[in-house]
Amino acid sequence: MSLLSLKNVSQQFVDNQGRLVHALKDINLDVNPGELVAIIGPSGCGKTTMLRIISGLAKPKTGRVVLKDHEVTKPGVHIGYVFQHGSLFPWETIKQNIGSGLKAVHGNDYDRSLVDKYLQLMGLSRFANAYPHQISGGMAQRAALARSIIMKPELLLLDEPMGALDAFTRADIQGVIYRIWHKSKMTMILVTHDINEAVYLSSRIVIMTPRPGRIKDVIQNNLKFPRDRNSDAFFKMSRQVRNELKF
Ligand SMILES: Nc1ncnc2c1ncn2[C@@H]1O[C@H](COP(=O)(O)OP(=O)(O)OP(=O)(O)O)[C@@H](O)[C@H]1O
Repeated sequence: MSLLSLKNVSQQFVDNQGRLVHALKDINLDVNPGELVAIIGPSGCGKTTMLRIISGLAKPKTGRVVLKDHEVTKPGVHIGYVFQHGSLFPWETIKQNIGSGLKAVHGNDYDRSLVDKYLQLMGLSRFANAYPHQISGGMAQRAALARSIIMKPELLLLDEPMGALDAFTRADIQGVIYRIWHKSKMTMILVTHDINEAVYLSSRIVIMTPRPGRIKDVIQNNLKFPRDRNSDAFFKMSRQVRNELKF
């Protein structure tokens, strides 16, 4: 049985010239427990709109989102969300940022040893007392991931978490995501513009097209883990995705 279902989800906006924008049209998608689904498509095809609806941050114009038999109507601890720029609280240290979700749920008595464990897991122990502006973009994304994962959400939404990083840091964070996913089997949805990233991390790749935002195809990605970016099979899968995206 699927963990998450999107049933006939559509979303519309009115742009600043008064025109109707069909950001999403008739989206149907099932995500199974333990899957890492990548969503890829050109700018404006509705990827972020879809994640916002899945998370409960936005309501669809029509259709519904069901997580484990419950309709999602508002944000909650079952669904984690990591944004492109991490969105750490600038006034909190890295340690406080990572513990902020625990504190919100459990109050001041939250388990600080758990925070230490995640600091260690992410290689951030040395920066526990630093503030977000004092660490690199890659470290900030590690902290943002830790802040979400520590809550053990049923579903983790990743909205281009590597989009603002250089190629080396990007590959490093992809490795972090792979290891977390592989170890925890947490269900994840990753929005990305990057074919290589989608092929490296995902078990399925959802191809989207814009105006209106629709699912064009869903590609099963059965390459063996850990994946070798230089293998013929990796190139072949990347080519298939590129052909579907027509660029
Ligand atoms: N609040 C809003 N008001 C008006 N139009 C919006 C709003 N949010 C999104 N849109 C429009 O809906 C469409 C889909 O936007 P969305 O941000 O979901 O696309 P995207 O695929 O995530 O794009 P990108 O890859 O550039 O982040 C775009 O045409 C966008 O301009």
